[in-house]
Amino acid sequence: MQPASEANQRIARISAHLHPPNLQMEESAGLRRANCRAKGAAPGFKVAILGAAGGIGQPLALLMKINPLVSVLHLYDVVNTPGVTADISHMDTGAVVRGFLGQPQLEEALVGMDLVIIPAGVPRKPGMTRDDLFKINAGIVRTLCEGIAKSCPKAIVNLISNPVNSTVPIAAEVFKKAGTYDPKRLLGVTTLDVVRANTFVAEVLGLDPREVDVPVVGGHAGVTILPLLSQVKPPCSFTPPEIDYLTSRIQNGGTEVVEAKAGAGSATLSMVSICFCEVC
Ligand SMILES: NC(=O)C1=CN([C@@H]2O[C@H](COP(=O)(O)OP(=O)(O)OC[C@H]3O[C@@H](n4cnc5c(N)ncnc54)[C@H](O)[C@@H]3O)[C@@H](O)[C@H]2O)C=CC1
Ligand SMILES: O=C([O-])CC(=O)C(=O)O
Repeated sequence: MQPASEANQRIARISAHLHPPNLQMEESAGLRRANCRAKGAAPGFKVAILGAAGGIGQPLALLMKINPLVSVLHLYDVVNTPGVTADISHMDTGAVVRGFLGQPQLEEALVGMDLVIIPAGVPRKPGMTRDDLFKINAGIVRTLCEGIAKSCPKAIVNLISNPVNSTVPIAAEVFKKAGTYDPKRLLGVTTLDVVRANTFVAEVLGLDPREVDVPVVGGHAGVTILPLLSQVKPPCSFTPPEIDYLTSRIQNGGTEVVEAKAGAGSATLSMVSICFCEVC
């Protein structure tokens, strides 16, 4: 039998390990992490993900941690960043990972960032349109963008939160008010429409999707998603029924996933797959 004091000490050690007092570099038994030599000062981009604990945020964090261009990765959310940060930070790739939890840590999460990716907010459930998310997500995006204007006004901002057709103009207004607006640095992420268009057109043509390039213009909701089927590479033609099928499937790709997930959220993995492209 162990003496009670020894058992209590072990429990305290395990508990401290599971619930570190601070998410960032903190002390362990003999060596303070702050004294470790790795400071994340290697050359590379400093990237923050806001909404990092969510369905999109987590696999996105994984891909950013793998990306050799990223030297520092800040993970911010209002819940669960301790666990996600601990998990991702154990990957043996170059980027130094730090976690930030809740509004009081937003500023610290953003200072010095080159790129801020925002998948924060609620996703759709079956029967909802992206516009139904406006009330909640507009406020979230506004607050986060106010933080960006203050702490990293030169950062490139990738907005994923829906409705993208509305959250991008909201971000633009916040930045205009703060005097930091640069249209070249504010991007709504709609590449998933291109990814879907390439996949569905390749299916119809019997080609490898990697060989197909479908330009998609417009916005990121229903009829505002405009696949340019006359401009597909390699050059090809479609019958009227194929055009109707492809246009409808591309425009409703998000709804297809929302309905298939049956209340468990919207596209996450196909969404994050765009980080294999040049967007993030
Ligand atoms: N642009 C696009 O192509 C796509 C956009 N989306 C949109 O992305 C958003 C996120 O989707 P999921 O990751 O699946 O949702 P999710 O619910 O799994 O994750 C959202 C995360 O945001 C966090 N969050 C909520 N309020 C926050 C705040 N004030 N500050 C920071 N974080 C906050 C939540 O705690 C959660 O961890 C949704 O609005 C969804 O509609 C989804 C798929 C594709
Ligand atoms: O449809 C949704 O709600 C999520 C989204 O934007 C997409 O999958 O394209």
